Amino acid sequence: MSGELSPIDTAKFVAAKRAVEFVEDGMRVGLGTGSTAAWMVRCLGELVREAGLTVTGVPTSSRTADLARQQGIKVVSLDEAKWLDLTIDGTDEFDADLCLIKGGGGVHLLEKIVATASDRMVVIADPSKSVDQLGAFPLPIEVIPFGWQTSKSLVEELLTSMDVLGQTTTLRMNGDRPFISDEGNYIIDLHLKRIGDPRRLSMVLNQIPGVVENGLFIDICDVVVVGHGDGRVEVSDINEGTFEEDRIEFVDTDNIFKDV
Ligand SMILES: O=C[C@H](O)[C@H](O)[C@H](O)COP(=O)(O)O
Repeated sequence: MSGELSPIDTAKFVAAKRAVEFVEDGMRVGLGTGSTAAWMVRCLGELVREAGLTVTGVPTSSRTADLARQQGIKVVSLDEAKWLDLTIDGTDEFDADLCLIKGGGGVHLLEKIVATASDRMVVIADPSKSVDQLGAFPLPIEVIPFGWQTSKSLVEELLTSMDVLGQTTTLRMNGDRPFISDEGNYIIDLHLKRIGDPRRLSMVLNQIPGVVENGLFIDICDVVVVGHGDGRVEVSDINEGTFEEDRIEFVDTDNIFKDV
């Protein structure tokens, strides 16, 4: 293993390295956002440059689009690609049913659109993302700026009848201004501590008109790849009911930091 990476970065790197093995020549691939997904974009870029893999990437954020282009990956919009073979993305939490909380970086709306338009979603994670029950990580909801305080109040009222442990809500800030998503919306974080029924919560949150999308991914993720700091990788496929253990023996980070 490389001596240069911290255990957490090694975990993210080996998960990403294993996940790009799902990518086949000619595939249209959804590219997630976040620190773990960034490793995946670099690993994919290495395959494109060094192994001649042909892929078309659909990025889920401007950040990922910039990184993908820098890595030599062809980038198109979702409407140009129309449908994707595979999406690989990180997560903030996942449970045993492969339900997720995403949106820690404020990008869950585009990530959910892209993952839903894919035959398969592979999530890459370090072990800290695995939870028995979702909710310790704040659940983001993207809201339209118009009337956002009213939408926030409606969400708070709704939470009183939900199976959750906490009910605090906060507007996500960027310094002294509201954080603005790539789509020009605000993010409200729901500090729920424990979500008893993620499926129901996801459905009812999206019924509030000012809520564009929430960060719960239910029945969207097919495979989770968990990397460890010692190079071990675990691959769980919820549809096949399979669990495999693997190991990435050698981490060569020189190639993946090359720009084209
Ligand atoms: O909005 C951000 C995305 O949902 C990320 O995939 C998620 O927050 C995980 O990010 P990271 O890999 O940096 O922990």
